[in-house]
Amino acid sequence: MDLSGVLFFPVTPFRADGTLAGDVLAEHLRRGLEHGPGGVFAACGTGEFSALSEAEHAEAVRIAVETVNGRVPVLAGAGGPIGAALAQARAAGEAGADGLLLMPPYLAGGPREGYAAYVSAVAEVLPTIVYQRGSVVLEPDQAVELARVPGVVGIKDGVGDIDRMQRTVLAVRAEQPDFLFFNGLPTAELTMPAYRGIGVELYSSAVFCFAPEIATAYLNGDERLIEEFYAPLVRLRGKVPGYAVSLIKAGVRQRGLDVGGVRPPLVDPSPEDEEELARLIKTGLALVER
Ligand SMILES: O=C([O-])C(=O)C[C@H](O)[C@@H](O)C(=O)[O-]
Repeated sequence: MDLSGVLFFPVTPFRADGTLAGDVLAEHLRRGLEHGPGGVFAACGTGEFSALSEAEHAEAVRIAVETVNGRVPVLAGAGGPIGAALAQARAAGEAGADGLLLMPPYLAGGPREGYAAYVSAVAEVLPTIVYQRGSVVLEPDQAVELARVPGVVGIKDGVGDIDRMQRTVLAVRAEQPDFLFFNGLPTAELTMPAYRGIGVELYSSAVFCFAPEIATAYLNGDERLIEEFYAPLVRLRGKVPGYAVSLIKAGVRQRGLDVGGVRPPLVDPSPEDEEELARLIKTGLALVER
């Protein structure tokens, strides 16, 4: 799969009555596409994957595929209970998506063989990137085994253990030099210097949702943004569980697109934290305009 540049993980807009706002999602995607992302990951973590019904998930992916219209790969979130993961994978395939980002199977733990069976069932449907986070933390030799599963094309790391990741990257790429690895930590830009050092060049950018100018300037080498924009943003996103998503939606609203608030159990940011976010966006934009 050909992925490069900034990877766009759109939010999923909701109307005031709580229903999915498909037209607003299409507009959010169109605005992002103007800034040339290398791929679109619809209905993933930032897109409130865990709050969508199967029908809403399918609708969000269908809108993403239609709006992107073949310009870059479109991947869809899948995961949770195996039945739901397979239904999401099939719906994404029918919509014309190019692949999946596979979230962990929630609640139920299982041995390594069980997780491998879970991954292979989904990867039979569409090319799959395994998301290492939460209950899924791979040992390097386990990653090698998963990388051999037909249809598994990449691993996205949301754990941030550089020692383990270095060993994982070395072990997998010894067999498969083109296997994809992604820095999938929240606000991945902050840790990209470390990930580049271990051979991981691809990353997800939540900031691209609300400030594509800033995300693109960072991609093009503006290191000033790390200290003055990304580090304070990481602090703010870490303040309340769920801010990783709700602050991103707030940022999109602040830039002029009414994508609504988040669904429970997430909460929208407090007015003070929204103000802090607005100040940060202003600082980041001023830096990239200089
Ligand atoms: O599933 C997701 O939305 C992600 O993993 C991508 C996010 O952009 C993540 O990197 C973040 O929250 O900064």
